[in-house]
Amino acid sequence: MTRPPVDVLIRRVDPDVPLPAYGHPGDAGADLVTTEAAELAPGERTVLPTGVSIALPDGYAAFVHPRSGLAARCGVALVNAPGTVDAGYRGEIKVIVVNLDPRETVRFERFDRIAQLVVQQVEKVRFHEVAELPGSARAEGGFGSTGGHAAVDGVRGGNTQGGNSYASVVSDREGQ
Ligand SMILES: O=c1ccn([C@H]2C[C@H](O)[C@@H](COP(=O)(O)OP(=O)(O)OP(=O)(O)O)O2)c(=O)[nH]1
Ligand SMILES: [Mg+2]
Repeated sequence: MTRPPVDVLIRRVDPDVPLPAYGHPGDAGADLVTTEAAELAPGERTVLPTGVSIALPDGYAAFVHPRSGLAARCGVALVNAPGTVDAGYRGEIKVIVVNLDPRETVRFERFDRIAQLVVQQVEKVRFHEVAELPGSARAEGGFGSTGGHAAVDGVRGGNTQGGNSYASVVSDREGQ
């Protein structure tokens, strides 16, 4: 069953900007464009304006996600991915892009699609402080406690034990 779309008020900060649009009917993200051209050297980041501001219904948030094509082709990432747009935010939506390609400069033209906006319902919680939390199967295990992550040798990882700084993935594979 298809649910009806949620109505979101939108204002053009730039009168010529195309409104965020879904590429296909079932897409989760509506593409956002930059209203400013920009050039990013390798490693450089900048904040790009999208030319729109929105008013989300209470209980919703919008998340600024990267576009996979830009990431795969050009190494463009969002520094704060996913960026969080609060329901009460009325300012222009901005996108914090970084060029992670080690060699190539990336150029954005005005109205290039640079990110996608995913609108979601979000829960508001009340925090209840306790001295002890209830037990669970995972308990305090995290950060790779289940093993078998990166499938490459010699890739720098977070394991700095034993004097090296390489991901210790070999031991994960030995038992397989
Ligand atoms: O990618 C993003 C992330 C955030 N915002 C806007 C909307 C959001 O509601 C506001 C604040 O974002 P956030 O809470 O992530 O930043 P902060 O550093 O905590 O700022 P603040 O102190 O204003 O909450 O900035 C964007 O336009 N783009
Ligand atoms: Mg904040």
